[in-house]
Formats: sequence, C-alpha cells, structure tokens
Amino acid sequence: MEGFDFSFLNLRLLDMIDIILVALIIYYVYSLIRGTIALNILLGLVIIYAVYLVVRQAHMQLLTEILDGFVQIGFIALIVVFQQEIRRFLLLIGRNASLQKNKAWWSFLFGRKEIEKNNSARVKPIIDACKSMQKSRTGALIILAKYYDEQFYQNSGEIIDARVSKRLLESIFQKNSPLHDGAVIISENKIKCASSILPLTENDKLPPQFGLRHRAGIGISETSDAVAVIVSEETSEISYAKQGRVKMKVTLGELEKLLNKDF
Ligand SMILES: Nc1ncnc2c1ncn2[C@@H]1O[C@H](COP(=O)(O)OP(=O)(O)OP(=O)(O)O)[C@@H](O)[C@H]1O
Repeated sequence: MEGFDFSFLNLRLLDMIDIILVALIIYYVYSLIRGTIALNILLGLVIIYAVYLVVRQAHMQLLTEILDGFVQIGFIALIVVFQQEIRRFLLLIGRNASLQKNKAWWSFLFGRKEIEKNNSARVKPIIDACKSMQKSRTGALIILAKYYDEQFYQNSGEIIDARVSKRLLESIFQKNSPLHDGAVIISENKIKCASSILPLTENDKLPPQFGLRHRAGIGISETSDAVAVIVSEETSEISYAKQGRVKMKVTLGELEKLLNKDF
C-alpha cells in the first residue's frame, strides 16, 4: 500500500476502509427502505437531529432540553420504529453469507449449468401454475421465502409441507378451496403452508387498483427477505414484489428470470 500517500489529508488506510464501510452500510440501509414509509420516518429523525444540533450550538436552552430528552431515548426509539427493517437487514447479511458459501461450493462441484437447470426445475411448477391461473382468472398470492419463519407464517395458515407442484398450487387457489384465501408460502422447495395472513404494506403511493392481495404481497416483501408473486383475479396480470417494490404486468418469461435470479 506504499503507492498511496494520503498523508496530506491526514488519512490512514484504515480511515479509508472505515469511510467505505460506512458508505456501504448507508447504501444498504437506503436500498432496504427506499420506497417504503420507513424512509420518511428516517428523514424525519434526521431533521430533528439536525435541528437539535443547531439549537444546541445556538445555546437555546429550552429547545435544547426538550430535544435532548428526545435524542437520549432516540436509540431505543430507532430500534422500536425500525424493528422490521433491522430484522431484514440482519437477515440479508446472514443470508448473503450462507448463500454465497453454498453457491460457491455448488458451482465448484457441479458447474454453473447444473445450478441453472436446478433453478429452472424449481421454478417451473410455479410458472406453470401462474400461467394456468392467469387463464382461469384465479387470484393467487405466492410467497417465496429464503428464510422460513415457521411461527410467523403458520400462525394464521394451514401447514402443508408438500413438494411444489402446479396442480397443488392450482387446487389451493381454486375459488372453492377452503384454503384459497390468504397466501401460500414456499420455502426450501416445499409448499410450507397455505391460507397465511400477511402484514399489509402502509405504502400510500401504490396504484389504486391494488387491493388487499397486492398489499399483503408487498407488505411481506418489505418486512422479510421473501418475494411475492401476485396473480390478480380482477385483471389476471402478474405482479412481483421484492423489498417493498413492485413490478407490474410481469410476463411469464420475466417471472421465470426473476425467480431464477432471486430464489
Ligand atoms: N392480509 C392478507 N394476507 C394474505 N392474503 C390476503 C390478506 N388480505 C387479503 N388477502 C387475500 O386477498 C383477497 C382479496 O383480494 P382483493 O380483491 O382485496 O385484492 P386485490 O389486490 O385487488 O387483488 P385482485 O386484483 O386479485 O382483486 C382475499 O380473498 C384474500 O385471499
């Protein structure tokens, strides 16, 4: 590292690494909460903190004391307000670490082609089911979760624990099925449960035609590492939600690519 001389800035290499790491964390946090209500809350908190710094500097006693109290409990408040984002952030770190490890081993042992073939076989029943449900205008909400939070998903749903198949997905969402309401959760290449009630997004900038099904799909993608495939009963269009953002009018080809990439 002798080639770099940052002495004129009085910066050590470790300081540079420090700055880069902080920038990466800010970027990660921003991309996690972009487009969600959490971004507005965070902006609000940053503004309050900036005001606090200004009034403290200006020696405005009363305001400083009020804001001081607020800032002191700020850390705990942050954890409470951003509980779900923190959870997602930690999941993301853990998941990336373990997946990268698995992928590296897998491609070392079987090569890239094998991974692609496996992925296609995994997502094919889902694509086929979506195609058929689109045709029959059957509403569906399919959640693909990398981390399966058993207690959370099964609380409201019915345990299935079966291999993913087109016909099983179709029969769950068929209008006369007792399980058609709610979401199907797929994880570890299995339909883990059906009829799951999910948290709804609070995003107020969604298209007006998005009802509860779409809001539930987007909601779970905001609060976990899961992605949601939503087939609209009304329009038969497919939407895809990931990290709180939603892609509309997804074609079957696009869906296959997205699932191969994300799942
Ligand atoms: N919290 C929830 N979690 C999971 N599924 C839900 C939840 N709330 C509603 N649903 C599902 O959404 C269905 C109602 O969908 P609604 O018509 O309100 O949504 P939509 O987004 O307009 O979808 P569509 O375009 O299919 O009509 C319910 O029958 C139920 O299956």
